[in-house]
Amino acid sequence: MSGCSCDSDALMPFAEALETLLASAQCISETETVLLDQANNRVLAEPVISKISVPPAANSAMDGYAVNIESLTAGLCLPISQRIAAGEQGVVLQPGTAARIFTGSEIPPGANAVVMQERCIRQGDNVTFEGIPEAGANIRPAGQDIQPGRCVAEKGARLDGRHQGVIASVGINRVKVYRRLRVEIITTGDELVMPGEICAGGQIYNSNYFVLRGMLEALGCEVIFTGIIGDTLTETREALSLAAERADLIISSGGVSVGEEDYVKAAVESLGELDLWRLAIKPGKPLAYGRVGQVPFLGLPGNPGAVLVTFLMIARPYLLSMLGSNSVEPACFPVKSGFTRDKPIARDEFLRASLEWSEGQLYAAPVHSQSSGVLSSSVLAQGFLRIPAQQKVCENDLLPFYPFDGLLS
Ligand SMILES: Nc1nc2c(c(=O)[nH]1)N[C@H]1C(S)=C(S)[C@@H](COP(=O)(O)OP(=O)(O)OC[C@H]3O[C@@H](n4cnc5c(N)ncnc54)[C@H](O)[C@@H]3O)O[C@H]1N2
Ligand code: MOO
Repeated sequence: MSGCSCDSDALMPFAEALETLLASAQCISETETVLLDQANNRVLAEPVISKISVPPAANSAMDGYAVNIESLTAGLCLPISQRIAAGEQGVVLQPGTAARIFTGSEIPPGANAVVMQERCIRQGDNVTFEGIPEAGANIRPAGQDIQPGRCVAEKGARLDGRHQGVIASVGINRVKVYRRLRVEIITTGDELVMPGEICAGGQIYNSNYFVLRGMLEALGCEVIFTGIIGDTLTETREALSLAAERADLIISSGGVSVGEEDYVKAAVESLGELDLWRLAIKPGKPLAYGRVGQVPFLGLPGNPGAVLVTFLMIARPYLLSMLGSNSVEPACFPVKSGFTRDKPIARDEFLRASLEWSEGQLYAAPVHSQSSGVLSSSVLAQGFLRIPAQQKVCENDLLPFYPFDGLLS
């Protein structure tokens, strides 16, 4: 394998590995047109451009009275010449009169301000104004939100309710999106059984499948899973070959380390190529990346804590890239450390951490148990706190915090 770090003892730094993977990720080319209300979580394959103004006409921001300030003096009483409910269009405002108007009603031609009803005294068909408003008061002009020609959603936007609402506001009900990705999950290990079955001596429940399935579905992927794969080269090769016939990406867990029961690397090498193995991250060191035939493959380590980190920090950006998203890298913000760490390590470490306010400052601290075999502590954490390789940590040091809120959707 040319250029593969697989045979050297050196661990590839996290940033370099992510860059390498993203550079080789190929966006799917097939697109489809879907109804806007079915487009949540889909990635736009072309920009959405508005043909109209939003709002289409000037309208009132208040319930009150539309006037022309030229015909108004303080304390003046004007007759009410028309009533314009939302959905109706008024007529030209006669000089020296006021129009009864409601929030969202179109401003009648000739009016140039709206006075909210709390600032007026209504007597029968007349209304008295306490003061004179400024020109334009309480009027939302046509095109205040969107003007014709404006791009309201970029190519590559992963749509959520905000985008769907904005696209709806310009009258569009169908969008062109990239097709969904089919991802096959392969969980390897003779010790694994599915929940609901009896866990005999030497066995454990398969939790990685559920971690991966939940996270893939949150990204809008179609998931394929055919069951647990035993620790043999033959079984692993068969599972990978089948996956390569029907999936856009294969993600496995377990069997990528150095033990003689770890067959995933060898199976991938026999069916394709391994481009990368072993990263300078903790947990998740033995991550493998390559291809089975032409289908990209990501081999995550078996430890559930390592699955969490490698999926969210590496597989997720890779998938977003394949999905055509224009925002792939995990978002983070700096947070003060609420702890010390005297001994630096040679790998970027991703701690499952919780946030706490103290004396007006936001601090992050590791939740109890950072063992990569422990999964339950992850639900007590609010995100990953990253300690860069070779770095000691002092209290109040600023460190990047990756909130789960942003990573799990
Ligand atoms: N001699 C060495 N041993 C190990 C090294 C090393 O460098 N030298 N690396 C360690 C690290 S770090 C990790 S991470 C693990 C990864 O090993 P594998 O990817 O081969 O994973 P397995 O051995 O198959 O499993 C590890 C662990 O995780 C449990 N597991 C596996 N699959 C699941 C699942 N679907 N659901 C729940 N739990 C699962 C498995 O039972 C093991 O306990 O290797 C270290 N060893
Ligand atoms: O890289 Mo491993 O996940 O630390 O146990």
